[in-house]
Amino acid sequence: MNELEQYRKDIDEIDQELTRLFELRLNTVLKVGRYKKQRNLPVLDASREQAVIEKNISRLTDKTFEPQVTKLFQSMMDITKETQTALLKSKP
Ligand SMILES: O=C(O)C(=O)C[C@]1(C(=O)O)C=C[C@@H](O)C=C1
Repeated sequence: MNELEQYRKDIDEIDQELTRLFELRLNTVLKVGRYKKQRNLPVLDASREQAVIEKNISRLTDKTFEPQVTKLFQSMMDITKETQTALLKSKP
């Protein structure tokens, strides 16, 4: 196996784990969505989103990745808001 193939194998393994965790996160977000639906709460919680981003930036070993982590979490939360909005619009 050459260097490129080895790197791609590593990426495939990391992606497998990311997908597993993202599915877990989405299922938990759906639970939050059901909680919000029952109580007529809004999908967006901007202060919580800011806190999530800051907490995860603080967990970085290499702080130069701050812009990438900010973008990743903002993208993930945009997806989860879409998922929650679809749930809130669905019949009970
Ligand atoms: O914590 C919430 O209230 C959620 O709905 C979860 C979540 C997230 O994906 O982390 C999604 C939307 C909100 O704007 C904030 C955070």
